[in-house]
Amino acid sequence: MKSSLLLRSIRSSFTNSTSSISTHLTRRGYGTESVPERKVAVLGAAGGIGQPLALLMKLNPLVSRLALYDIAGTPGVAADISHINSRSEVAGYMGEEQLGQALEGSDVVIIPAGVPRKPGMTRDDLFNINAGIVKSLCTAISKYCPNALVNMISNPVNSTVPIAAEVFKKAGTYDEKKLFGVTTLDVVRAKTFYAGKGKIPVADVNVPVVGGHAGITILPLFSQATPKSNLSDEEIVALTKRTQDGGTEVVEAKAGKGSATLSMAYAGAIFADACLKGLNGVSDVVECSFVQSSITELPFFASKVKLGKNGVEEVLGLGPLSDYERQGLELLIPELKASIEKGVKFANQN
Ligand SMILES: NC(=O)c1ccc[n+]([C@@H]2O[C@H](COP(=O)([O-])OP(=O)(O)OC[C@H]3O[C@@H](n4cnc5c(N)ncnc54)[C@H](O)[C@@H]3O)[C@@H](O)[C@H]2O)c1
Ligand SMILES: O=C(O)C[C@H](O)C(=O)O
Repeated sequence: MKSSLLLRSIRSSFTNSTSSISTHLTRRGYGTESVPERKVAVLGAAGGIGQPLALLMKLNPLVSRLALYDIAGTPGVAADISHINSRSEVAGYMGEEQLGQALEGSDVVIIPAGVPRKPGMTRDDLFNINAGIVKSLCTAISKYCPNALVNMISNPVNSTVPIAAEVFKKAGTYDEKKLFGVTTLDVVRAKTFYAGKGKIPVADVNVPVVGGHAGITILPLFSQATPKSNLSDEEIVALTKRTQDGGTEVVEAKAGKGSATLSMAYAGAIFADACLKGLNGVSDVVECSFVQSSITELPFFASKVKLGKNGVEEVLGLGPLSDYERQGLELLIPELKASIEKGVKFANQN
């Protein structure tokens, strides 16, 4: 779960903005010859997450082609980002008739398309609009780039991932190794809050977050956090609650202007970078993600996942849990089960 490489890459993109791309890649230790061509498509690229995520993917030297798709606004975003002197070629695609072109040849498709929450709403309140959006985008993915790794950001992730799986199954293209619900923001938050409370340098911190991506289904495993700290049980409970409510904290602070976009773009870029590294054969790439899973009774579950050349290489187990975490796990199962079933039902009824 190391995000430091991406951070270093972004920093060096700024500080070495005039250096050639080959110097840039060599500095990252990859050597130009060994970096394969990779196309990344962002669907919803003109949105609050989409724009900064597109920027971060433009700064990622593992990307050679960047396709920016949205129902509106992508020509401007693409023109703007395309002037940045980094490796990838950028193209904007707008409207359904250009979706196929945007997707064709993609290795990774990132989906931050759909409506965000306003204060007072749950992520599930977004279901009615976002389920249909995700369904139609996944139908196009199964047609134009069935082998791509799909990084689902659109909420409610606990339901949109099962919807995507059902769409792919119907199209005969489902590969459970290639579908990911992006829960990296929960990990990013858990790391930040833990480091702050424990007064530990945040760059050294790792915290697995398991379960799903909504309220109590977000279960940070602070008992497994490294480095160890001497936080009290009360402090762990408070950190858990803050991580579970992190999205709501941002929604309320934005007061009607949407939900997390900048931290989500950062988290989405970390996760896509991990997928690209896995595809490129980098070893020991591990991130938490909401994937098809058999580590609990539920068909989808977020846990540490090892990424490889075909996507998921291994879904890692939960490891030892504290009593508090075991209780949290029991509590989250019925809610997560219902959200998964809601997604499956939608995909099969509509
Ligand atoms: N997984 C997470 O951790 C996480 C974190 C933050 C936000 N989100 C979710 O991400 C989604 C996007 O959030 P945002 O703040 O960027 O919203 P936003 O409204 O700013 O942007 C969404 C974009 O999606 C586009 N869009 C709508 N329908 C589309 C379609 N059919 N095809 C392509 N693009 C389409 C819109 O035009 C818009 O540009 C929301 O559902 C939000 O809840 C998830
Ligand atoms: O909270 C939201 O609605 C957006 C996102 O899921 C988040 O965790 O920030």
